[in-house]
Amino acid sequence: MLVFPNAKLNLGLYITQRRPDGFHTLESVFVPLPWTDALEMLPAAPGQATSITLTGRPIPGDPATNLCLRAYELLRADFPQLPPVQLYLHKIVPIGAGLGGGSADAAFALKAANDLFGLNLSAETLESYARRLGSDCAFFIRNKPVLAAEKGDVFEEIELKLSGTACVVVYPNLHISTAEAYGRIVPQSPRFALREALAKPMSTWRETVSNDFETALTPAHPVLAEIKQQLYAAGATYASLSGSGSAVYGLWETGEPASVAWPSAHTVWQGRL
Ligand SMILES: C[C@](O)(CO)[C@H](O)COP(=O)(O)OP(=O)(O)OC[C@H]1O[C@@H](n2ccc(N)nc2=O)[C@H](O)[C@@H]1O
Ligand SMILES: Nc1ncnc2c1ncn2[C@@H]1O[C@H](COP(=O)(O)OP(=O)(O)OP(=O)(O)O)[C@@H](O)[C@H]1O
Repeated sequence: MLVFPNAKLNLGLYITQRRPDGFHTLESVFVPLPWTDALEMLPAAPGQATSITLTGRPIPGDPATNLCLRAYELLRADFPQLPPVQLYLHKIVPIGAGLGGGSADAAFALKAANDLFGLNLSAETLESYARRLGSDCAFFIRNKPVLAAEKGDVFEEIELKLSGTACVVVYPNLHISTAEAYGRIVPQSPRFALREALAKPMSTWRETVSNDFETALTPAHPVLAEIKQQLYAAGATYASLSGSGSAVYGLWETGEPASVAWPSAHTVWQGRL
């Protein structure tokens, strides 16, 4: 079975509290971004154990700890009938980018196992497995725009008219660890109610929709502000850091992005939501 785990963007991100478990309570809107990895899951050859083959963008760390393997083993602990599998992950989405790429791989591994081996688990059950793998993972089970609360894993539906919106995402080849980014945050109440702010025209978002990580990370990483400024210069209606960075995106309510000569070290994705 071949699946294409996609990235996500955060529209607004407010970190509102530090929790007793060390995690943070947040408020953010997550939207799927059609920038994808490719993940194949096949039953392993007879006598072979579960394994993963990695190609594409290098993933830091031991392949044995890859989130796809961890997702499969988590299910297998509860469903011993699941056979060993061979996984192939071709990594394209940048890592440490705030795009949720690793979380998407894990969620899509859960969905692939469910479909390939006919487990018939509901989206709700798959979400509860996903939550155990990472805060961002649960979003990728249903993979639709949501208003996220708590650790970023409890959702309310939200209507957004973003389909077809032109989008540019720029990753400045800077790995920002999620844990380190949270370490720089002083939680505070949202300045604007996100649902209401996003219901207004995109041209107003620049004044009302912000990401707390952007303020916290920009002093140490001025490149983030430079990219945002270049996206606005290229005509973006709205631009922001995604998640805990370092990817910065621009959205065009109408028209097309003007071309920008980005440094060759940057990875740039351009398409439509
Ligand atoms: C920044 C976001 O991408 C916004 O969508 C997410 O909150 C990050 O979620 P994630 O990458 O799935 O993060 P996890 O793998 O669950 O946690 C990594 C680390 O980030 C911090 N963390 C994460 C989520 C959260 N709500 N509060 C936190 O403080 C914790 O230090 C945790 O050890
Ligand atoms: N399939 C995977 N893809 C990416 N990273 C993975 C994967 N499996 C395990 N990891 C580990 O997760 C770390 C990346 O986590 P990190 O939270 O920084 O970035 P991310 O998953 O790209 O998403 P985000 O930046 O949105 O949090 C990598 O350094 C790597 O060690």
